[in-house]
Amino acid sequence: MTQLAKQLEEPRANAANQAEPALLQAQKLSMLYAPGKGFEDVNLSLYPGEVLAIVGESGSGKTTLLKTLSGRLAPQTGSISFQSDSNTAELYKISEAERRSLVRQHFGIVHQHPLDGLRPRVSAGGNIGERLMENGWRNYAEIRQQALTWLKAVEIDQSRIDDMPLTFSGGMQQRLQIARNLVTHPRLVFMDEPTGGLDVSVQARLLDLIRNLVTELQLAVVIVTHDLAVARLLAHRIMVMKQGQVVESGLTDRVLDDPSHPYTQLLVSSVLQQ
Ligand SMILES: Nc1ncnc2c1ncn2[C@@H]1O[C@H](COP(=O)(O)OP(=O)(O)OP(=O)(O)O)[C@@H](O)[C@H]1O
Repeated sequence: MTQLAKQLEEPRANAANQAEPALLQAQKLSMLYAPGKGFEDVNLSLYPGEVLAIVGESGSGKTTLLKTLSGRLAPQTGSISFQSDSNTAELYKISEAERRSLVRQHFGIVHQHPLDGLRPRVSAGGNIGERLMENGWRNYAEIRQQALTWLKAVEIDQSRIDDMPLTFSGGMQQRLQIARNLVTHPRLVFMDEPTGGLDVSVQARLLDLIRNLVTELQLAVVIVTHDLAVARLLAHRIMVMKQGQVVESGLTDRVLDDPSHPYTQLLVSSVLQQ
């Protein structure tokens, strides 16, 4: 049995806390570059500790939706509200400076290509520490200590703290990007194909790490993936997109074991045939 197959046999750990108010709520959200290119009429609620996977074929609008949900691309219509502490902020009604500050404080964004989310000319420790400084940390010794702690948490040898990310393997770069994002304890993390482009064994290790961190830190996550095995492993709920439309959504096991939309049935059966 492969490592990934073994992981798939283990239950997803943390349960979403739907007794609390939704962390993120999107209503009637649309952003189309051209007809069928982007996404249309998306509604979703994400609760603390919940992992939502957005799946669908290439070009179905997953990344565009993730960018909008994470405060980086204004929608043409609709609204997104984010609940932070006791405040609710409408993501695209506040000023750009307020939105940037909210994103910096409360969101993590993990890009598919790690170098898109890292500063290549800054050391590994600097990449982690920079996020703390952006959030007001000033004590160098404490920042370095946090960097060491997080290198260990993402299974990077602490002796690499002063090395540049370009000297790391792809898997290590991705783990460093995750550390840079989680060091500030965001409530919500957006991930775009975080295991894409990595070898299968590196993928399995990274998925295991992500799953453990999500559970330990009770993170809410929106993850874009075209890989149903990744969605099965990590997500409580799945949203299936086709040509910019959400064609089906629901609990992961229900959607994957008993898909109701023909497109989801096709996706699931094509994986089974591989
Ligand atoms: N900046 C842009 N300007 C114009 N069209 C765009 C832009 N970004 C994306 N698109 C188009 O919008 C559609 C949706 O793209 P998007 O990247 O959201 O899809 P995706 O589901 O994430 O695909 P993939 O899995 O290949 O990354 C595609 O047809 C894409 O070519």
